[in-house]
Amino acid sequence: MLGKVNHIAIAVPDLATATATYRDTLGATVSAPQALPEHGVTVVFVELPNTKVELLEPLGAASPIAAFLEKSPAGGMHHICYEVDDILAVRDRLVASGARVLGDGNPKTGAHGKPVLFLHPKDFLGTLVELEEV
Ligand SMILES: CC[C@@H](C(=O)O)C(=O)SCCNC(=O)CCNC(=O)[C@H](O)C(C)(C)COP(=O)(O)OP(=O)(O)OC[C@H]1O[C@@H](n2cnc3c(N)ncnc32)[C@H](O)[C@@H]1OP(=O)(O)O
Ligand SMILES: [Co+2]
Repeated sequence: MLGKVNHIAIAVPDLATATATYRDTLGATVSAPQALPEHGVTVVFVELPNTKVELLEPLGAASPIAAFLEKSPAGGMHHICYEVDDILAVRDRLVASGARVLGDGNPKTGAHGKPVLFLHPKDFLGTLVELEEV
């Protein structure tokens, strides 16, 4: 069902500081910030040879990462994103197995302009899972 790891996401309290850490301290290539109000986050992507790291900063009062950062104010690993071929087929199979799809259950357009869905961390070993159709 799962394809490649598309990205690993880290929630951060300050995107400029996090970008400087990856760009200046670790020498990585980091994309320009992208505000995504429909997701309640601003993101940058760290480009790596085999995958990407997504750095997430809260955007707006109802950001889904606000509670996470209250518990971990310095930031922390937030989710892992797997690529899938057919997101609706995967969703239906997971729901039939008892997994909880977050939100209204319908894919949203993610940071790469592709359909994405999130799965409840309590159903996947304490890890929030994002699926992205590629
Ligand atoms: C940029 C767009 C897109 C992309 O294309 O890449 C993105 O990545 S957007 C990223 C941000 N969006 C989301 O995270 C959407 C999905 N998230 C949610 O719906 C919610 O955040 C949540 C996962 C359902 C949690 O919300 P909520 O229930 O309101 O928070 P609680 O704090 O009450 O958490 C309940 C429970 O779950 C644990 N938890 C919460 N977040 C995580 C996490 N990221 N990883 C692991 N566990 C998590 C939390 O600790 C609570 O546990 P208990 O304390 O044991 O009850
Ligand atoms: Co993501």
